[in-house]
Amino acid sequence: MTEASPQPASPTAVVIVAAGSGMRLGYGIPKALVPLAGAPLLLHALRGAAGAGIARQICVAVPEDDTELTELCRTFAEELGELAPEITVVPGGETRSDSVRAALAALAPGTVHVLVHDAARPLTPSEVFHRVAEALERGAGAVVPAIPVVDTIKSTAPTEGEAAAVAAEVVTGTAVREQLRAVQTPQGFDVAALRSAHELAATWGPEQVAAITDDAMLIESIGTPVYVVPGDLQAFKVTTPMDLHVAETLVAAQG
Ligand SMILES: Nc1ccn([C@@H]2O[C@H](COP(=O)(O)OP(=O)(O)OP(=O)(O)O)[C@@H](O)[C@H]2O)c(=O)n1
Ligand SMILES: C[C@](O)(CO)[C@H](O)COP(=O)(O)O
Repeated sequence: MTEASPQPASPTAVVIVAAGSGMRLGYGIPKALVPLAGAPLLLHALRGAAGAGIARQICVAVPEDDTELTELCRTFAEELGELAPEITVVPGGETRSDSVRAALAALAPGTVHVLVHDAARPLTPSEVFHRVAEALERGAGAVVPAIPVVDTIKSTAPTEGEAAAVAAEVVTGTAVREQLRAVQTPQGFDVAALRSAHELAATWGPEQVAAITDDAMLIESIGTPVYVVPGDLQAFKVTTPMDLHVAETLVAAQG
């Protein structure tokens, strides 16, 4: 594949998880509906995923009681027309992992590769989709886009006893920054491997489940190597109001 977006040889789907509530953004509506430059975040993510030209199907997980995001997907599918990827909508779950699992169950039979993407990363360039899809085509069972970490990362623990009067937390260690990466989406997988990993996670206890923050973690737990390709600063996740402000500024600057 080149950067000019041809379809991969293996049947490939994109899952967009858009069922989160956006508590940290604080808009009081599902985050995927929050406008960026006049269009909901999900519409930006759909345009990015479809524009990359790699997917035969795009499966979107929306909040269970949603009608607006479902309608948005339906209108988008109509605009794309018949030759474009099939757009499927499923009700998401309580956690991001639950939403991914619901979408995996709705992939067309014969799908070999899946790229799992956050609706909350609306400005992800096509090139990132291409790099992930290409690594899958080259034989990776799992691949994540990532960028180097710029801050020093430390682990901490709550303070106890007299130390608690000084501050709430104390440093317990410093990670080697050169080895650290900030991992983005879309994350790419062999569909069968990701399904197995999710099935295993369904047997885990609540503490382990609560610690799952991405799909690659599940794949790591079954011992499959997770490969890394370059991410992009513009693939950042809109989590807080400041992120949305940055996204608005970037879109405005791009005209
Ligand atoms: N039950 C959930 C939770 C999250 N997501 C999706 O996973 C992505 C990353 O999650 P995050 O940025 O944390 O979104 P929210 O869960 O909406 O945010 P918050 O944690 O602030 O409520 C988002 O596209 C979100 O819609 C999802 O599909 N289903
Ligand atoms: C999947 C993810 O975007 C990779 O960086 C991230 O872990 C999602 O975390 P969130 O807390 O659900 O936003």
